[in-house]
Amino acid sequence: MKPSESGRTNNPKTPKLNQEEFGLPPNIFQNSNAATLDPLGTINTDPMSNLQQESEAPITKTPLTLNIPTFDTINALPTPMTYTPLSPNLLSSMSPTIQMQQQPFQQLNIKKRRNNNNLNSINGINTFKSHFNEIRNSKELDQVKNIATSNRVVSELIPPPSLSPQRIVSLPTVNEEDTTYEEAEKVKLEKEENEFSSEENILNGYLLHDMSRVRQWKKVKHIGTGNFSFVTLYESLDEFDKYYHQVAVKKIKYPDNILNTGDDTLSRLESSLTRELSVLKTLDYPCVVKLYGINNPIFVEQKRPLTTLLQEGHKDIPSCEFIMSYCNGGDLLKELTECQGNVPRWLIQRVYSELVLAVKYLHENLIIHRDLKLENILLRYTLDEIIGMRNTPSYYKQNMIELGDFGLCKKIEPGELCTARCGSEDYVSPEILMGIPYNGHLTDTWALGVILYALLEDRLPFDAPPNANQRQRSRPVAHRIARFEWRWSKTLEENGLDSAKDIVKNTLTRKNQRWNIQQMYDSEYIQEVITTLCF
Ligand SMILES: Nc1ncnc2c1ncn2[C@@H]1O[C@H](COP(=O)(O)OP(=O)(O)OP(=O)(O)O)[C@@H](O)[C@H]1O
Repeated sequence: MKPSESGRTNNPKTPKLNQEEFGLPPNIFQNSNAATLDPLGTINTDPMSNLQQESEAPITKTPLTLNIPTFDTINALPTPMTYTPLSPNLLSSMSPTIQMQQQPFQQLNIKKRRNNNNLNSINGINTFKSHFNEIRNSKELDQVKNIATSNRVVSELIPPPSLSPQRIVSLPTVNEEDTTYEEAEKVKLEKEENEFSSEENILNGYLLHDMSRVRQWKKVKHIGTGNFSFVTLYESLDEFDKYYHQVAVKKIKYPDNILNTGDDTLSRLESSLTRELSVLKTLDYPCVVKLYGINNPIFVEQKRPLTTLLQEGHKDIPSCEFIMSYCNGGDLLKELTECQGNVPRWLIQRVYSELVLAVKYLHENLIIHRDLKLENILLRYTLDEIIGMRNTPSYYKQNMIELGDFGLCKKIEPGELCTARCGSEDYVSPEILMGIPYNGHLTDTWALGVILYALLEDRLPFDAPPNANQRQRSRPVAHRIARFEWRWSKTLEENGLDSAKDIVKNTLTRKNQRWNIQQMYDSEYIQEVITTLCF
């Protein structure tokens, strides 16, 4: 569930995100002598030159009046970025270099990653603790403890020699405060589960192609939590219902007191909900999650379902539950973490090729996803199961992934540029960070570059490099993104990765040089796989 773009024009509190409002004063591009490293290792003495080239129009104004809506009671909207401008006086009193540093990066308050209880406990804390247990040397212990209590996470952790293998890629960012954090997470999870158990375990729902008949599913288990939803596995009570036997039900989280907030929260919730549903309804592709049905037909039949229900005299907002295809293997981030990043190269290539197919399908249908990340790549089977299937006919005859979470997607017109600043911090492109109108196709391919880098390197490209010192580590990710500051580390010397690296090189780059999805599809790395598939 993400905020509405469509509702913006009607809604004074929703941000008017345009080039001018996000523009930087021209002088912030001057007078900086700091050197930067581009992806190929070339020294660039003007750290803002990349940013400058990202901008398409002259920049004249400091953003002072932007008013971003807040969604106080839940984590945030969308996966999310919010904008908190500095005081204009304070900003103008700063030197150009400082202004450059302040603008726009420090104005962004981006929630790092969703607060997924399962992931946090599985990947963040537990993995961390097991590594702790392996440490014998007290000096090493201190070193790790220091890092553990700092804000940034394990993906940056330089393991002491006794720790092996190296930490995996994109572990969720948590303030790792040892047991206190873990306990808090446990309590939270229990609270969420109580919320479920206090309700009926039976879901009444309707399939999109047959809204006249109510069907029933029984709750089996909780399978995921996002910022905006709880996802649960249900099984059909109709024994003949083979196709819809197992379904993933995504229940939208509503902010507390949504009816009493007195602002536009309800209408934003409503428009984002209907936008997500309206796109999902149109999707029909093997590598994309399917919307089978809904718990209440009003959500797919009405343009303003919540408002309608309230007007009809309903005191509460009824829950909204999407009935969707179920992916038994969970999300790719979880799987990667569980296997400590030891994924065979051929499997990475397969999964990634399907992801490219999914995004190609979307882009051809003028849909941009805007939240491509490891957590949203759902696996139909566990990685072990897929490995077991290799060399059997079913390996080639069916898709292994489904792309999920269309909460930030948008149906666009040809050539349309977007302005809503949204996405997940690690995957967001420089032009979104800059707040200039962006081509959603190219911001999607940027995120695809981040994903492939992460799959190959077991770390995210814009995290501090493995050998970074404390100062480098404290620099915001956004700085590194804006400077295209990434490089190969683990795979630097590895042979046979040229075609994969080609994709990363051509996607984690300036937008006017960046590959679009067709170029990615045509690349050797992708063609090698898709020519073998027959689904
Ligand atoms: N169809 C599915 N099959 C299996 N697991 C799923 C499915 N859909 C979602 N999940 C699990 O639930 C998690 C949350 O789902 P989703 O990303 O759709 O929610 P969200 O609230 O929009 O999340 P975000 O905070 O990323 O915006 C996923 O990362 C995944 O682990």
